[in-house]
Amino acid sequence: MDTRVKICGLKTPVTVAAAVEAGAQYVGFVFVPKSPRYVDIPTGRDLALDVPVGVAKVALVMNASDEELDRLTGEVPLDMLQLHGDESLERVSEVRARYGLPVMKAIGVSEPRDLQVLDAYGMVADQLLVDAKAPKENGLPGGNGLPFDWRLISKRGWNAPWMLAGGLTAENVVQAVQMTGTKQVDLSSGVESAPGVKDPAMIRAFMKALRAG
Ligand SMILES: O=C(O)c1ccccc1N[C@@H]1O[C@H](COP(=O)(O)O)[C@@H](O)[C@H]1O
Repeated sequence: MDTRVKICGLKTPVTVAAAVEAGAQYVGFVFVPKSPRYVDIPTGRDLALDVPVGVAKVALVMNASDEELDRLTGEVPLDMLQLHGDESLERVSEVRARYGLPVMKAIGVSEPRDLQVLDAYGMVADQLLVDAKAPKENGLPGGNGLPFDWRLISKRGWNAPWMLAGGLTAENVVQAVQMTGTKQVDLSSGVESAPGVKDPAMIRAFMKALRAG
C-alpha cells in the first residue's frame, strides 16, 4: 500500500531517524505540556533541524494563543500546524493567514453527526485529521490509542485531504485503510512500548505491515 504515514509524538533523535528511515512522510512533535509526548520548543527545534528535506515537520498544538504560536513558529522550522483542540472555523482561518503554514484540523469522530463537523472544517483547513473522539474522563483529545468505528467514514471524502488516526497499529492498519479508503494515516501509541516512549522496532514493523498490505 502506498499510504502516506505520519508518526506523531516523537521526542528523541533516534526515534525521528527511525521514522524517517522507515519511510514516514510526516513527523509530528507534540507541544502540549500535559501530554506524555510533550517536547519543549528548544527540543522541538533541535529535532526538527535534523529532519531531511522531503519529510514534513508537523507541530501539534491545542488551543494555542497567538503569543504561543508566534514563539513556536519563530523558533522551530515547521511545515505544518496540527490544531488538536477546540479551535473554531474562524480560528483555523486566522492561524493559516497569520503564519502562512498549512493547517491540519483534528476532529474526533464517534457518531454520524461528527461527519458534518468534518464537512465544515474541510472548507477552511488544508488537511483534516479524522481521529477517535476521546472518552470524556480522558484528559487529552488524542494520543489515546483508541480506534473508532471505521464504518462511519467508509467511502466518505471531504474538501480537503485527510488522514486517519486513532489506535492504529501494525495489526489493524491494513484493515483500516481498506475500510476507509484513506490515503494517509497518523499514529502515536501504536508504535510505543509505554506512553510517550516510541519503539524503533515497532515503527519498522508498522511500516512493513502497511507496505505488505
Ligand atoms: O499524542 C498526544 O499525546 C496527543 C495529545 C493531544 C492531542 C493529540 C495527541 N495525539 C494525536 O492523536 C493521534 C492519535 O493517537 P493514537 O495513535 O491513537 O495514540 C496521534 O496520531 C496524534 O496526532
